[in-house]
Amino acid sequence: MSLDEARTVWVDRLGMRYRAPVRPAGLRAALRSVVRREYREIDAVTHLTFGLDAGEVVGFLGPNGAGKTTTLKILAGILHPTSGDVRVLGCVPWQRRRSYLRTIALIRGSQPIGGPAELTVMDSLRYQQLLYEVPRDDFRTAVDELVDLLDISELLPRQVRALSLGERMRAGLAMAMVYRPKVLFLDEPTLGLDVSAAATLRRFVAQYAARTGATILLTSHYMADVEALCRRVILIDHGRIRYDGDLGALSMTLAPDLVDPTLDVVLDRLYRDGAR
Ligand SMILES: Nc1ncnc2c1ncn2[C@@H]1O[C@H](COP(=O)(O)OP(=O)(O)OP(=O)(O)O)[C@@H](O)[C@H]1O
Repeated sequence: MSLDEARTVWVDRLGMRYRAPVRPAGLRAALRSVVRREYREIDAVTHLTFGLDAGEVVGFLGPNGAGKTTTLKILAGILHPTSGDVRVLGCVPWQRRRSYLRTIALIRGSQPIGGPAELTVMDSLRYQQLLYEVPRDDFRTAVDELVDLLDISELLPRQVRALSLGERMRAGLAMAMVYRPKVLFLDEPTLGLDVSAAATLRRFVAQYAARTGATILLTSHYMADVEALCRRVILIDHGRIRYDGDLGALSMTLAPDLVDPTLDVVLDRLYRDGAR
């Protein structure tokens, strides 16, 4: 396959090799490594090729260390890959053009909110308005809508530092959505949320996708997220694609011998097989 710029997201033979310093055990070896540092190379992503069309909500699955976060960071322009090519909305993400960064958002469940923790949620939203140059009327409309959908009116006057994890996630979503990104990269968005907060978040993402026609790539280890939001899934392991297709056909394709298995059971088996 070659680069298809007509697609909203296009990833072509993407590769990412990290170079990590080796820290030897023992004092003598540690001192020696100060003078002569050794590195080990880690192929986090190898030859990854896939595309997303406008309005698709796709699950990006794989065991721990499969390369999901690395891929999302590359798509969001945070990391520069070591090989391959990517276009998102026709842009090369790691060029980090303002026009590009204004149309996408990366939301990580492990770090739901960036920016100064001393600000209140409302001030953080205004900060986003300035940063992303959101016109005043659009900002008001977006805030009204987000307050309603995410039930955050009580959070607006509170400092970010004093929010619980679930509250941070809702406020973080509002901050990311206030400029109406067209492409969302959601990395474990329900990580650590209770059952009801996770359900609120799923409802919100589904509504946002339906209202705006946004394209969404979502990683999650919670199958409820994937089953509620995604018709298509891309499964990767050791940085390579193992499956790309309909969620409903995944178990038939990858575990045809299991009778009516849940997605958890299929993935558990695949991940364990992959580890062997
Ligand atoms: N900054 C880094 N330096 C060196 N190696 C890294 C770095 N970041 C990630 N890795 C390695 O790259 C591989 C892929 O990591 P990545 O975080 O992309 O996986 P993941 O699929 O998101 O995993 P998880 O489900 O655990 O979040 C792993 O082996 C990881 O240890």
